[in-house]
Amino acid sequence: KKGFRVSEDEALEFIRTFYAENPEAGSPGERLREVRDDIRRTGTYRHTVPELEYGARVAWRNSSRCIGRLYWRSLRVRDRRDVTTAAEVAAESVRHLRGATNGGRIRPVMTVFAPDGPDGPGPRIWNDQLIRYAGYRVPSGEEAGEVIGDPANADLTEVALALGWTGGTGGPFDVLPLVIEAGHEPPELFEVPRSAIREVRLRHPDHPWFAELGLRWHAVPAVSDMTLEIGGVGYPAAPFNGWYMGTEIGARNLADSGRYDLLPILGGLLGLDTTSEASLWRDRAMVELNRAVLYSFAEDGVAITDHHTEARRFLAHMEKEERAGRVCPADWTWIVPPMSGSATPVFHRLYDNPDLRPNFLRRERPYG
Ligand code: HEM
Ligand SMILES: N/C(=N/c1cccc(CO[C@@H]2CCNC2)c1)c1cccs1
Repeated sequence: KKGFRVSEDEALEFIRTFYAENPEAGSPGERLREVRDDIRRTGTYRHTVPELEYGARVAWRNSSRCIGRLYWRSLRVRDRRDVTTAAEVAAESVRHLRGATNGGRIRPVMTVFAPDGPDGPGPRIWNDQLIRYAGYRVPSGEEAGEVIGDPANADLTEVALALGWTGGTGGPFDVLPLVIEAGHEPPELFEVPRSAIREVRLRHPDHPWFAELGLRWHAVPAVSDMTLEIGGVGYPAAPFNGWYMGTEIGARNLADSGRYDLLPILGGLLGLDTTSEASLWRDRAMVELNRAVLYSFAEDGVAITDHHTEARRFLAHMEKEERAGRVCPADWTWIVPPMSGSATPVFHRLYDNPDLRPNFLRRERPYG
């Protein structure tokens, strides 16, 4: 059995930091000895609830690619470390979505499932987000290579079909089942109930024809394929959600040529000159698509933020961190929004990007 041992140095460094930032917790001496003894005896140690909550919030605060960190203290942490079966992970992930959606007033939430340990790995969610649209590869023929739905999820869709998923409507916005691996069992499939999936139908403030396109997107982005690393302990299933920044949907998910590739269609419908790059038809189509996203979410009362507001908030966060005597790690290539970069204040400066812990770590895909 592949066991995971925890590094004593990383564990004790985390405990010292926890007590330094939380003076109300008292002096660290006894806890340091207890953690060191636990690791020497069992190969790991168990975080207290306050240590887990603090660790999760600081992991967010250390996420150098995240523009939305101003509210890092408000993260709600659901301690589900006693959950180890695939079915329970699925059920708690659905409850996470219901609680985070909150009727459109989205709340940042994280659910922490069992860690990797000396007895073996914790459970893993194979989906990169709890809500993902299927990408159906069209079988060979004249349409060969085409995908119906989200091409980014074509591999996961194939995995789900191979595991017995019968597919949804076969349309472009079918929500994939959760693919969850627990213990040494093969992954299992779990449908996400429609009642747990809030979606926004996209329409444009000035163009009535836009609604006819039948475009939509889900309200809650919930990343589920990153390992939460706290004091040497790895939590492979710790899904976390925030709300969307409009550009994620309008400048990437629906716009990228390798995703829903909508700019040429919109350029035509907007009557733009798509024969010349110099007409900047791509840029104008992207702006209108992003206006539709922000307008539709706001009209439906679903939380969303624009990239100008979010950029300003991020700089406020950096100032607060500097006043607190901390370095705020940032990765310029992710922090600067994918459209109108230089029209936002985060473009016009450089950043330090130390790799701090606690943090969220990307791991290689178990499929593909
Ligand atoms: C509350 C509203 C939030 C907003 C608007 C926001 C915004 C964003 C955006 C736009 C990205 C870049 C995504 C991309 O380009 O694909 C990002 C990355 C990231 N965010 Fe946030 N975020 C929020 C909350 C959170 C929370 C609650 C967490 C974790 C507790 C978090 C952790 C991260 C991480 C780890 C990344 C980098 C992911 C990677 O490396 O693949 N964010 N965020
Ligand atoms: N708004 C968000 N956006 C994202 C945050 C982190 C990751 C992602 C998805 O990243 C994929 C990998 C690179 N781009 C797409 C999206 C949030 C998700 C969870 C909390 S906030």
